[in-house]
Amino acid sequence: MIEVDELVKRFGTTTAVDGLSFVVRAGRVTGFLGPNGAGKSTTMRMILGLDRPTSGRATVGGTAYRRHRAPLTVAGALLEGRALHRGRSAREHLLGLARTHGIGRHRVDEVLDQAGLTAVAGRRAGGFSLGMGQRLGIAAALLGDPAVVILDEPVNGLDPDGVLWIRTLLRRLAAEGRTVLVSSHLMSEMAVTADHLLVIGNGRLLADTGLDELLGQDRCLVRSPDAAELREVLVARGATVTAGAAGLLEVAGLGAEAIGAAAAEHRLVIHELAPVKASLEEAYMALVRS
Ligand SMILES: Nc1ncnc2c1ncn2[C@@H]1O[C@H](COP(=O)(O)OP(=O)(O)OP(=O)(O)O)[C@@H](O)[C@H]1O
Repeated sequence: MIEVDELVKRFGTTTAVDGLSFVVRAGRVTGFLGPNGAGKSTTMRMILGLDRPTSGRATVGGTAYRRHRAPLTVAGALLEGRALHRGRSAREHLLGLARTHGIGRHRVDEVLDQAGLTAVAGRRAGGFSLGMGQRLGIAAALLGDPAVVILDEPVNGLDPDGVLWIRTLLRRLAAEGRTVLVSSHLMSEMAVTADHLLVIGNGRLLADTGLDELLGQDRCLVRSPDAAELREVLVARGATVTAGAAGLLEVAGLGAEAIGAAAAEHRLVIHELAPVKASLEEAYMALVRS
């Protein structure tokens, strides 16, 4: 579990993080969203003890990250701007990290395999593509088999294969009971990967919510020559109905099947019946704009 309590970070006159409080729970993927400059990276860096808060505090597993004796086994992280010895091979890079924590070679081979890097493990990491570099950073984050995993924009530079790999990996880490905090700009990706979302803007918390709650109810668009009667029938069954032009109804609170069945019962004609999935992008933009 990660706990952030009234965290503030100022850089000169810039307030990057402005009184943030939240808890990231184990067993689910928590997406960390916000526009550029919202303070996501700075918050992650403070959780990992890399930036000192101006005030407030952040703990990982109940203790400040820097106080843990073997931090790699507590939390693994991928941050922007990887620290990498460019001349070393991927395996040497991981072995170097492993040695500082008394982690064996076997584990290095395991994470290389998990990250799909076994075939290139002997190659100079400096020559890696952006995507391969991301995979190596994630392999390093997993090295200590940590209970908490923090990834800043892990999908950056990954090809579709890599994106799918990350999605599957994050879901599995959460299913294993780990705490997973992941920032991303890709709403479509967060919509399929995250269970819970933290949205920040200007260093402040805008939402701490389940994905389903943020997306709200699904809606259906219905076109009918009997729109007025159909509307009454649907409202009587608890739907919220907004009437548009040319017999178009927007219905919330009843699914397509229930709408179709209600129309059939009352012998009302339907020309079109289309469920509309709320998009995370829309919900997010509405939040950030407000
Ligand atoms: N070391 C620093 N010195 C001065 N200002 C900084 C520093 N690090 C971050 N900032 C400022 O703090 C604010 C928050 O930056 P941060 O990188 O945390 O945002 P972010 O949400 O991660 O953005 P992005 O999505 O673009 O990575 C920005 O205004 C940024 O310019």
